[in-house]
Amino acid sequence: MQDLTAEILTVIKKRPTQSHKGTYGRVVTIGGNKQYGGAILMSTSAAVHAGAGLVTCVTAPENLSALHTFVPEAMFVSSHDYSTLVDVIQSATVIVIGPGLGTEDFAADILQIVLNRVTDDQYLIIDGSAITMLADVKDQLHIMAPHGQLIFTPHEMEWQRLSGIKIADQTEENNRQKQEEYQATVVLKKHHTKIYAPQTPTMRLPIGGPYMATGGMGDTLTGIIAAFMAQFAHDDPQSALAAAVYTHSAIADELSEDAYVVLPTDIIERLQKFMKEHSK
Ligand SMILES: NC(=O)C1=CN([C@@H]2O[C@H](COP(=O)(O)OP(=O)(O)OC[C@H]3O[C@@H](n4cnc5c(N)ncnc54)[C@H](O)[C@@H]3O)[C@@H](O)[C@H]2O)[C@@H](O)CC1
Ligand SMILES: Nc1ncnc2c1ncn2[C@@H]1O[C@H](COP(=O)(O)OP(=O)(O)O)[C@@H](O)[C@H]1O
Ligand SMILES: [Mg+2]
Repeated sequence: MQDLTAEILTVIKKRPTQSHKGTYGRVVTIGGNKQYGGAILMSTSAAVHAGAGLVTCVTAPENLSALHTFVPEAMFVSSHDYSTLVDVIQSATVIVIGPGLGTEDFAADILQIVLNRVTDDQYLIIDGSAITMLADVKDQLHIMAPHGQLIFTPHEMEWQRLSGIKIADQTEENNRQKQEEYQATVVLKKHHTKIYAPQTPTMRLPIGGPYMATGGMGDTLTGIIAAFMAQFAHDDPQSALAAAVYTHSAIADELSEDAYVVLPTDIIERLQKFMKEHSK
């Protein structure tokens, strides 16, 4: 087991002058039913603020006005418009699916469309409701794994649902066994989050704290991971992922110096400054 340190932030690179939005990746965020619109708005906004070149949000039409108000940089596709969904998936560098998606029938359809279309050169970040839905079909996960590079971001309860390992039994050895079975990367979120990536020693996040325990905090992390994978994954995807996870909690730690709780939207607001300070 390896503890992550601030050294990982060297992943964040100064931008070359000769570049444009296409250079920094296309992120597609999929989620947000009528009940959980905020989740996908935070994911989308985090991806924009962490530097993804182009971000498209696939969400319930009820969330359109809020999306354009909260993050006008993002484009919108209705979660009922399967034909446009297929188009945006095809051109994506990174896809996030799950924040606030819910588990209704239409959500399961969308998840199936994405799993069928994702390709080996794309990263697919699977979070929240998408993990909960996959728990019902976990026996098929090894079939899905070759398509796209899967990054699961469960909290302990979601990991229990998906892996079948009870929270009390979520030891490094048990978790590693399941991660290998899924041929995916697993970011197991909790106090001292752990990252289980293929052919890499387990990484442990030694920072972050209870001031982060607010709904939307994990939704925000998905957007940061997406933007980091879109921009920095070329040479070393594991380090890009670890840097995203580290950045999320490092900003929370800084803000907690004079705040009782740190809100997901506070972290989003701070991303640009933090990344500028740490860019090499
Ligand atoms: N503003 C919004 O729209 C929000 C939407 N959300 C969405 O709501 C859906 C359901 O997700 P939830 O996570 O709320 O519900 P879940 O039912 O999946 O998990 C929550 C339960 O897990 C337990 N738990 C045990 N260990 C935990 C750990 N280490 N971290 C977090 N919880 C732990 C909690 O106490 C709670 O009872 C997801 O799609 C999610 O993205 C949530 O993110 C909350 C905010
Ligand atoms: N006590 C804590 N210490 C460190 N990190 C925490 C703590 N509580 C929550 N977090 C972090 O907040 C995030 C919560 O994710 P998640 O439960 O998926 O939130 P949501 O689904 O509401 O967005 C994770 O990154 C987790 O590691
Ligand atoms: Mg979550």
